[in-house]
Amino acid sequence: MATGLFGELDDEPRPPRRRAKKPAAPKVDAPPVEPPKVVANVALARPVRTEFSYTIPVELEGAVTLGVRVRVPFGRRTEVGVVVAVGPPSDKDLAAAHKLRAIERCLDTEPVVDAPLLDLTRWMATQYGCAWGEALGAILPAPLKRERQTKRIWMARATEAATPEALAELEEKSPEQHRLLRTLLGIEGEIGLRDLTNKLGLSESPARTLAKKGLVELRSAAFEPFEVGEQGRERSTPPELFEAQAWAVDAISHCVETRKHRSFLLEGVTGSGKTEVYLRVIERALAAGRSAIVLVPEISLTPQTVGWFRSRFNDVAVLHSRMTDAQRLSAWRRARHGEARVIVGARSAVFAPVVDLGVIVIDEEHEPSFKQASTPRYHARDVALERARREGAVCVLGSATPALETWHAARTGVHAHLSLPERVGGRPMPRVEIVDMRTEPTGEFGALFSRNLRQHLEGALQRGEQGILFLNRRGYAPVLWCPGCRTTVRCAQCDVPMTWHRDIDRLVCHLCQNETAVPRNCPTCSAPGGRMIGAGSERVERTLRKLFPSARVARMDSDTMHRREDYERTLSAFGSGELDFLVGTQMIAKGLDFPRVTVVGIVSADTSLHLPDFRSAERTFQLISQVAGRAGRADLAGHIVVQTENPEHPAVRFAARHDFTSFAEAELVSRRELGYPPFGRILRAVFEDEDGSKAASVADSACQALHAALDGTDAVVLGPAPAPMSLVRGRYRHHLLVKTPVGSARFATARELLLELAESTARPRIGVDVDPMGML
Ligand SMILES: Nc1ncnc2c1ncn2[C@@H]1O[C@H](COP(=O)(O)OP(=O)(O)OP(=O)(O)O)[C@@H](O)[C@H]1O
Ligand SMILES: [Zn+2]
Ligand SMILES: [Zn+2]
Repeated sequence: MATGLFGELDDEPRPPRRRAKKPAAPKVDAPPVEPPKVVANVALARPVRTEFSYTIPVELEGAVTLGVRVRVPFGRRTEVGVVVAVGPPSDKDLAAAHKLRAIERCLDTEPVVDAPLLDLTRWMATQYGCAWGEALGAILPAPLKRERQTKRIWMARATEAATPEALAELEEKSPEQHRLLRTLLGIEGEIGLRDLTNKLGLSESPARTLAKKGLVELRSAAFEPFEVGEQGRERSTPPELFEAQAWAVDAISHCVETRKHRSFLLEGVTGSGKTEVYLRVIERALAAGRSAIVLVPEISLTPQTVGWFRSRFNDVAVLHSRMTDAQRLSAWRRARHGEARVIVGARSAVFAPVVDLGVIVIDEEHEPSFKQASTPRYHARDVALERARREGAVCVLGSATPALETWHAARTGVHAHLSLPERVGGRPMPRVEIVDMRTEPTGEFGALFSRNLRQHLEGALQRGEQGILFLNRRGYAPVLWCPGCRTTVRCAQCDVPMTWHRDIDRLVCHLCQNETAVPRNCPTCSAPGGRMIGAGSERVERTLRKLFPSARVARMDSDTMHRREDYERTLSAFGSGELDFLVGTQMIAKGLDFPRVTVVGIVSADTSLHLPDFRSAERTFQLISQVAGRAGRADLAGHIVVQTENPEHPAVRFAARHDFTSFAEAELVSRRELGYPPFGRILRAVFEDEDGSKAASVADSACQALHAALDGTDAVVLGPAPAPMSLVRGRYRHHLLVKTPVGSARFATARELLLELAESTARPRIGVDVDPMGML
């Protein structure tokens, strides 16, 4: 059976699961009589930046074409890869002609990747420093990559035998089973097993064991019971456009209709009607016979969002990470055959193989989640711009708070700059009040709820309006601190304090999801009297319930929202007025459009302000603006209360005034001084190993090599240093940065040096991130 990322479709009958007999010795193919006239270059999903040459047996001539998947021998095994070139052998091939091996099988009758997408993946491989096969791996739907095509998914639920006693018994013996079962007990009904284990950072084996013990029931289901955007199918009549909208729609559609490649920044304050602009542009693209891709952050891929598209267009396909393989494959095929002309999805939908791409829209283009955190570490915005350029399409980047890279590009003419400066219907932007928490009396509720915030919440409750409370941190208290030895309780595997989750009364590590019981005495000095310091969403919820016992409150964070249904149910309850207040993490920061929300409290604006990342001010500005944008969207005026200990910080001050331009201008001045994006480019390498000194010493020699290659040039090497997250899951992490001006040839020099080092080093593991979005 073939292995490797590209696997094979198993629509074909599969042999019984028995290990094939190993050949006695590695088989060397007999040398061909004469050198081949034609060879195929095959990209394999291995972390080596090279493709492999194979001869094409007579019976496969004609079948082996660009973009088809083939099975090839590799070492002692076989692998599945994609044919990326067919042509005369290179000199290198000829020199080793007797060693060339033949393609074993061709898996497709038509290419799975067409020529433009093939080219795009090659561009990605160069741009982000990965193997071509790895880039191809990012664009093919999972079923085309996996060895086995899982058409069914497992649903899990706790059985009646899962009593509190049974749970308690697991606590000591098997923490993983305990964690899984406890979570299941907190879920009404069943949940997709893969979603759950992914979230808890577990393999499937604890679930299997629990099933054997009869504590968990696993049921194989054909489809996930819930499909995004099934609601909202009824047609809606489009509203009359406002002038600024109409202007934007015309400018963009004109390019789509005349097949002129162009990119646009659509900068529009929250509630200014950007979505309506996208819808009209897509309508005109469809009328011109072209297709559209809309990218939204995964978290905003809600039925409400998808519904807007489904209510206007017939042929919408949705792509998101929680679909079953079969659903993804079907959406992908519908796109490829021109049956779906509008694709709405998260990051990877940028690769949807639509017919005649006319426009790619990226909503909330500033969102960091558009950058993939694992290989290939691509940024969907950059890929979208590149793809649009190659395919003669238009790219629309929409945001109320554009990434500074995007905004700067628009200012310098790279993107056309369109703006929607006002809310729909001339509604005022909500009033933002900054509360200095350092001067707020700390009473019973003071540390979390200022007097001002309490008043507004009270008012809203009395008037039958609604409120949203945001805190970008889950759990009850982020730190358990011992006054005796002045230490905090930290995860054994990671260098971070553990968070107290009061609902389950356990300490949880937010990096590795490990949990422990809350120690009675300090693990370091054995003194009693540890203090729970700080606040997370759980604490906000509990305090809010104490403050307003009559209020109907729900909390939305990843601890309470296990399934998409949970999320949908809570949002729809909020929408229909069954709830007064919603407390949540970034899960509630985006896209929610509820007319009765008149108060929004940002419990602490400081959580992202002091992260060791040059983008921390930008992130804070974005978060405040996004959350603030949830209020006063209809006829009722909105109040925003921003609580902070840094009231003078520019990100806070400018966000309070809804003044993105001034913020961006000020921030760009410092970015220019420091040579950070958009004026400079950054390369980051992370060295990870269980042996900290090994990670440190290789990081050190990498730095020396970089200095040797770059000293006296315009490139700056920073580090090595322990990464801000210096220990994760038992691996020590060191990092270094290279900074060059945009356009410097040294960027490629440094990238190449680091990639070669990464390829030739087994330990430590070296991850090279081009244009990183995170510095932790
Ligand atoms: N031309 C219009 N006439 C009347 N209502 C409109 C018009 N355009 C948009 N709206 C309505 O205004 C509200 C806000 O629009 P929309 O959600 O598109 O704003 P947005 O800029 O995408 O906001 P956000 O960035 O906060 O998500 C929506 O309820 C939408 O239906
Ligand atoms: Zn102590
Ligand atoms: Zn941990």
